[in-house]
Amino acid sequence: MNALLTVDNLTVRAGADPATRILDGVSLTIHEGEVLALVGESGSGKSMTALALIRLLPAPLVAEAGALTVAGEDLLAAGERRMNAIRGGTIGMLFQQPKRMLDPTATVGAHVAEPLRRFGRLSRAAARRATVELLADVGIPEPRRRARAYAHQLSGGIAQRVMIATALAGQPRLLIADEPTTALDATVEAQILRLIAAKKAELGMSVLFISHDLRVVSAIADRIAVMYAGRIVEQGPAAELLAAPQHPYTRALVECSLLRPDEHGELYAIPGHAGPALSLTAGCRFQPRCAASHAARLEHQCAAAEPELAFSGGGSADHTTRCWVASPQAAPSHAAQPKEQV
Ligand SMILES: Nc1ncnc2c1ncn2[C@@H]1O[C@H](COP(=O)(O)OP(=O)(O)OP(=O)(O)O)[C@@H](O)[C@H]1O
Repeated sequence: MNALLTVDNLTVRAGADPATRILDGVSLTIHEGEVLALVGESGSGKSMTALALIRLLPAPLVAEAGALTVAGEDLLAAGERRMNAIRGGTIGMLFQQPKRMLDPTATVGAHVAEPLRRFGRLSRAAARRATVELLADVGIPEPRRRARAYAHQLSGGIAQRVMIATALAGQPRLLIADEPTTALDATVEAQILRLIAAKKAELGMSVLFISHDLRVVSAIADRIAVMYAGRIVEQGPAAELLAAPQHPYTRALVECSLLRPDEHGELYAIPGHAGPALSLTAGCRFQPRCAASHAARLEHQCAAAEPELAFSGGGSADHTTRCWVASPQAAPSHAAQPKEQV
């Protein structure tokens, strides 16, 4: 499979201070026709990863990367005019709270027709016909009537279908979906997930699917990358990573999300807080919350330095983990030395 998206060593800082890293050395690949889910707790840096890809980080955040390519195009070299064409064209975008993303003064039809005319170079009449077809295609009943509606007249589920139609109108090679079902109830969530999966299969596009919820992710992802405090700590094939999580953080996430409540009916929560991504140590950011590090008596090593992502016995060769406890064989003799002072 060919890589559709390549992100190499993406770092995001808040201003010029090198210590203020919100993302630190994030590398991701999404192959053609693949859904990669980026998961992690709130504040771990998932949305900032997406915004860095489309070069829409809010000030004062600045990004640096070794490489950032989509469909063979170098986004680091693209000017602002070209990025404007890529956003909504090569890269389609879905966000949570779709009703807020729609312009309250424009009809549904105007939203969908705009990329059809811009990217498909359709006439006004042809765009109108194609809009109704697209609205029907994403499962919107009475598409001709809905095309004349405004955002406040739509349910959350219909609004997200409109956003999907708008994204598909630009014929994207990559769809970035940032928590697209978080604001929806469970039945509508399942419908929207099925729609995204069906469109991915039909059009062969790739998807970066961002979520904090492993149950949602397990329904749609081919591969999963787990993010903790601005770092990817584990990635691999979805079914394998969920069945045999290697990093203690991923194991805790799986227990929280996928396992049943305990005998008291309480949902398990990971003890402690992630803490701000800005206060970085040279060691593993999860170490202060990590019972496995404590049990293995590796606290000093884990606090002093962090290993590279490496195979840790999870099965496939592309299932990798950044953890001394999960991959003790990866620990070099100088592991107790900080690799970097920040
Ligand atoms: N303008 C900013 N200046 C400094 N830090 C920021 C700024 N915007 C966001 N951050 C920090 O960046 C980190 C990553 O935020 P991000 O929104 O990417 O997290 P997330 O994983 O998407 O969480 P959520 O699921 O809640 O959206 C957070 O710790 C946040 O506080």
